Amino acid sequence: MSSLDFRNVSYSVTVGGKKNAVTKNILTNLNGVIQGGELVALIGTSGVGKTTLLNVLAGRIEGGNLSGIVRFNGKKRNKKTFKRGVAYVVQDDLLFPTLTTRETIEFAADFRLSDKDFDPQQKSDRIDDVLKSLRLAKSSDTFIGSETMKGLSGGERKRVCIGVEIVTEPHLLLLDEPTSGLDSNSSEVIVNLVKEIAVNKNIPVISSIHQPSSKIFYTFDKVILMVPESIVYFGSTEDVLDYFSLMGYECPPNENPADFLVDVLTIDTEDTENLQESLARAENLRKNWSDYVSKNGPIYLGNNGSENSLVSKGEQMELEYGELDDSPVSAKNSWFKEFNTLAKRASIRQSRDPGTLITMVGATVFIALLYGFTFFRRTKGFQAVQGRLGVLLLMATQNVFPVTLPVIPVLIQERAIMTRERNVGSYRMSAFFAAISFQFIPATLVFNIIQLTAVYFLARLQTNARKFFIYIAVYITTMLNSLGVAFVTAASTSSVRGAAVWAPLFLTLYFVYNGTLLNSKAITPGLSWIRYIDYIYYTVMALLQNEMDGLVFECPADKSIACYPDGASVIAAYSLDAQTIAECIAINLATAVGYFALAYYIMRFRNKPKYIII
Ligand SMILES: Nc1ncnc2c1ncn2[C@@H]1O[C@H](COP(=O)(O)OP(=O)(O)OP(=O)(O)O)[C@@H](O)[C@H]1O
Repeated sequence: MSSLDFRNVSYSVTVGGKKNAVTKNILTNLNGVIQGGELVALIGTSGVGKTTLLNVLAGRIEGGNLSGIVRFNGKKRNKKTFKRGVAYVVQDDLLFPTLTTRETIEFAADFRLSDKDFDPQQKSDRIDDVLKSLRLAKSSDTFIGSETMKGLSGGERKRVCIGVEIVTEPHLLLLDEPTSGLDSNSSEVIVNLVKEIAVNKNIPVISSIHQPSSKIFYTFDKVILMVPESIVYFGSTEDVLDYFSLMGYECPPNENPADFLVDVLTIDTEDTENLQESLARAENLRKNWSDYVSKNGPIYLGNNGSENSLVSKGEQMELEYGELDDSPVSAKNSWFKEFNTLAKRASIRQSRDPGTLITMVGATVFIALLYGFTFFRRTKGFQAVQGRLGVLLLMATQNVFPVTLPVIPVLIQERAIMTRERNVGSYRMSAFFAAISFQFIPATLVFNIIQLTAVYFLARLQTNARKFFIYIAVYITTMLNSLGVAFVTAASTSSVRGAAVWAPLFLTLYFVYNGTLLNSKAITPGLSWIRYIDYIYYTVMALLQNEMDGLVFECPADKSIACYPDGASVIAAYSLDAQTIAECIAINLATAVGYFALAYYIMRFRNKPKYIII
């Protein structure tokens, strides 16, 4: 039988600036023990520290000062392996809307059950078991769905979140408010299913829960009641009203016990008089519980020694530790298996999103025709400079904003799910990064090359194979940089709205310094360095040199009208001759590699939660 116990667990964080930093205690001296097969409710008003306690037990607390001991099966948890053996269902449902129930659980199994340990039949049997045990077999082919896409109900979606976590048959299951937002019927279904998991798999299960009905409340074997920072009761749900009645808090006959208990635990911050009273009550509850624990151990044993208790009253509690240790539930898959599974999942999702595909085809055709026919008329005079410059600059824009902006929200969503999956050791970051690069680069390349080719011939740029391929090559470097900017932005922020503001601002800055709007010799001193990191500047320089080379223009007889006699004088006038075409391509390739490397670094190291395990 597996067990989880925690002793003297305290957690605090430092808040405020450097000058007025104060320590905020979130958990103080918590004790408890949960045996396999037990379902424990974690109840308390908002902000008392329920999620923080679950994070501590899951080994997912980040930063701050954590002390005490948490043991799994009597042993200190192993930072590397524990995460693969624990299932933690967090509050947010982080699932892909366009996958079906079965696919979602299948991919979780593919990531987390090694091919070495499970053959395809065993894996498929395991998935069937999970679907059956969570009563999801009937909706196994239904899409997960979202606010904008019809799919599973809220309760079913939550059950899929549980399924994704338990497909590995974990040694411990933690759930943070799995019933929030659900009606009482769906909540009941979830709690009953979770109880079945606890009993059938014989694992400890702890779930925070918000105002459960009486029926749901008594489905739990034990309950942990919390006021800010502290546990004030941990024991059988059957005994909890007795414990409170001994302290003088009597539950009225027909009142829901959970509502009554939450009322007793609530600190009323709205009313000054009630605030003092509720603070004093919380203090009294803390003191009573602390006295109890120091005399009898961390679990209330009931008035006469409850049947649910571990040992008879009076004896110091000793745990019987089982044979399980916290070794991972399955070995890791190979890098290629991880990459293949991620790429397969991405391609299924892309194929289910015809709207995006149609938009991309429509935009490609529209831009190709618009720019192609707008710049179709080719004069021999020097006005031809303006037209060529215009079309090249507009196509540069096409390889910047429309490449970067649509990718950012998709990547931000991918990253959120990646964090959940990497928390349980589903795959390596390098496999994820390779898969998302593979997901975006080829598709963007295909559409842009079609568009560039159409515009090249419709706008009648120089008919020369070498020049055409240079034109395509330069724009490919532009597109790679733009995707790199999207990757860095998505790696650095989880706010889609923030990214929608910052990314265009950043790209506009690059655009301003492209060399045609402002001559590089006329840039405000101190700002000229910007163009050295500006891939649009090198794009425009390479493209203009490529297109202007060998052109001769007819200048008007009227000498008062400024005129460029040939392409070379255009390049000289714009001061776009600092680098050769080859150098521009090389610089752009180097900056693109730099952006991708930076995005990888941020995702791999900066975003990696630094969990503290005690
Ligand atoms: N890293 C942190 N820095 C500052 N304050 C924090 C941090 N983590 C948690 N807190 C604070 O600690 C308290 C407990 O937070 P926690 O999320 O654990 O509460 P909760 O009981 O789960 O609340 P809810 O039911 O609303 O989810 C809150 O006041 C929260 O703002």
